[in-house]
Amino acid sequence: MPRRVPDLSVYLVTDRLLSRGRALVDVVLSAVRGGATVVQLREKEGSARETLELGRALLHRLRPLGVPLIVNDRVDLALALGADGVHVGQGDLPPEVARRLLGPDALVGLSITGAADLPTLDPAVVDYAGVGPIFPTGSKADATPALGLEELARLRRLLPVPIVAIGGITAANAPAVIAAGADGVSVVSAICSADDCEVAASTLVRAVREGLARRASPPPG
Ligand SMILES: Cc1ncc(COP(=O)(O)OP(=O)(O)O)c(N)n1
Ligand SMILES: Cc1ncsc1CCOP(=O)(O)O
Ligand SMILES: [Mg+2]
Repeated sequence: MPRRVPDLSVYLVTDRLLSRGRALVDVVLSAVRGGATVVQLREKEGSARETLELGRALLHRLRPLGVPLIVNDRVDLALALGADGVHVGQGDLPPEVARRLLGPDALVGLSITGAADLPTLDPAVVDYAGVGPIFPTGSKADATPALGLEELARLRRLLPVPIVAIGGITAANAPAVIAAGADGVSVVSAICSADDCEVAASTLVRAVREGLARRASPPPG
């Protein structure tokens, strides 16, 4: 039976350094109260043990709420935690390896940074794609060049799995991102760095709805 891909509409990627000194669990729970549908634990700085503890604390709070926890990069930590899945990029462990290690029920996401990455995505292995960066971003030092909305729409047509768009996404541009065909918006700073993470997430939820409405009835001309 195929895996059920969760609601990807507001997909939070965490970054403690961009969270203005707030505890990660508080940021995440506020975002979920506001309507974030998926959380990815992305820790580039701490030790494996520290990330494991953070993951445990998040999973303890998220699982009863039915919100999936995805671990960035670290298949070993995803496995150790019993997390819902892993997100790997083009330089990380290949998705086939992640799938073999995590088993058939885990969610496996893969980054797509442009058309050249398309052959790396086997829909029998990968559940969703993170496409981006769409716009310039200050949240990832080694980000590849921004793709823009036209390229997002083109990649959407070529990709055989659901996609979240990532990189420079805000409530202001999210409707256009969804109208271009993304199934969801994935954000770091728009939620982690917001004054109020709950309000930020609920504003994104409304922006996604607006994008879906635009897709259903595009403006004339
Ligand atoms: C949903 C989502 N999409 C893309 C990425 C980027 O992954 P990657 O290219 O491996 O870069 P890092 O996040 O590991 O720096 C992502 N994390 N999430
Ligand atoms: C992790 C990642 N992958 C591509 S862009 C990016 C960072 C997105 O951060 P922001 O939403 O703040 O632009
Ligand atoms: Mg990665």
